[in-house]
Amino acid sequence: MLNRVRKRNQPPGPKGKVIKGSLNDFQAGPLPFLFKTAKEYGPISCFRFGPFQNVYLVNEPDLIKEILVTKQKSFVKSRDIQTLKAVVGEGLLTSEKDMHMQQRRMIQPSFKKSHISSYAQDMIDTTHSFISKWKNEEEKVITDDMMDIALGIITKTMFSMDFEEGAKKLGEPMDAVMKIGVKRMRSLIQLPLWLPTKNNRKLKKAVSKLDQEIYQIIERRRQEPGVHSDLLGVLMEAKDEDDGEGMSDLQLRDELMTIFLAGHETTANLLSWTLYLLSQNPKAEKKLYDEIVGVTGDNQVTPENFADLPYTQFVIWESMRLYPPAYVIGRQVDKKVNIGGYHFKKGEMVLMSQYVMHRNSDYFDNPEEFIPDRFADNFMKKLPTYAYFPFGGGPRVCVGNHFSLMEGVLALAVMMKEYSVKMAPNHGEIKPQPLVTLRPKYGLRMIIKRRASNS
Ligand code: HEM
Repeated sequence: MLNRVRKRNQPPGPKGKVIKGSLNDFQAGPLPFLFKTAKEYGPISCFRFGPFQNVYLVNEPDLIKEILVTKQKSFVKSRDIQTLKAVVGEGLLTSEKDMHMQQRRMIQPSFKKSHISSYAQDMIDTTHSFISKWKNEEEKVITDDMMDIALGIITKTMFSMDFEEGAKKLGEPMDAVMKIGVKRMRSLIQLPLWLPTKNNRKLKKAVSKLDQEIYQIIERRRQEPGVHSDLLGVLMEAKDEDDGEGMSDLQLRDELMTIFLAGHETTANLLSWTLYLLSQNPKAEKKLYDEIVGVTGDNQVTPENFADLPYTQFVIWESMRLYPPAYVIGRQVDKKVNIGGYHFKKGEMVLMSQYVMHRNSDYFDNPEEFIPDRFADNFMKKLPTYAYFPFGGGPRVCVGNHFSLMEGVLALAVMMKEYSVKMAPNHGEIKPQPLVTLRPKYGLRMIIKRRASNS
């Protein structure tokens, strides 16, 4: 059977073990495995997870474009993402086909550049209120602080809730859900959710806690008259273009949970990696600081400053190149399709890794180095489109891309205007840990130092 699967004209790739294929190698270190496979076998390779699951690793911009854009109808989201349905139901991240398109039409307007600029002041204020608690020369687990800032921003912009309330009510159960979710995604056999295993019970408890909170928020809002400009307000007003229907409570719950889940850990990791990279690159850090001070002078950062901070944007882009919070995108073949001269069959899996592609020296000079200025002079326009794709692409491109870019730039500007950062002494090796998103393993301990002009 295994031989028959392999004899079809298939791309080259690691053979792995008889039963498990390459699953153990992947689980032992997804990033080195993907990196090595792409390097050894080129733009398209194939391996197995378990005895029957064929997986293709696609590592060529034009082929990625075919999968995400031109031939996207032949694919659905991967099994990993489908696991998330237990938490986020049929939200934007997990729904498929017509349902996805209908939801996307309703939600997209809330994330247009023109609309999200109304959240900019909340992003700035939330970051300020966090760093106002920082003390000069203090050692901080900066990854925790960035998670708190991102959580604070999402709860404020979504529900107009302040951080203490949001973190307690939503942050804790969401954290539990993420941890159990990753365990499920990584196991070869996923026991059905109705089985009363320890993890299933924990997952159910956390999801029902989240449900309770989110339904309460929706219910409270339905009783409050007036217009609300937060995301919940916008989603409650959204109407489908075709039938004029608004969202049911269940749809609202699924979308709020989705945006909450997709929108805080990604940006928190982006900010953490950026501070780490700046701590290692003093020249870039100085250039960033000079730009921020040049633009804001003695004043606080304002929403209008966003457009005047190009270098700060390059820093964010470069950080997402080296440490893309979404480090791999998965798809499952839904209808047989030809990609790069190979026939992909229904049920087979496809992986496209931003982490691997963004470090490809065909597209990026000195790919391991942090060089924000590489993004100057419209560098991105000169790249093949899918050589750099931190937010994915096609109809499923990240709906929060402008939101998180604005959040990243403004939060970074607020922090770096007042503080510089360096790694704490005796900090161990910094390693990326690929869970649902790419985070620094063991967190980051940093010393924050108040800038002389602010002391
Ligand atoms: C640095 C921050 C972020 C990164 C790197 C990121 C990355 C991504 C990527 C790669 C996808 C596509 C996944 C796929 O095609 O399978 C995606 C989808 C999505 N993201 Fe983000 N994201 C970020 C921030 C956000 C934020 C702040 C929000 C919401 C406030 C958000 C909401 C979503 C949603 C709802 C989807 C599903 C879109 C759809 O399928 O139509 N993301 N994100």
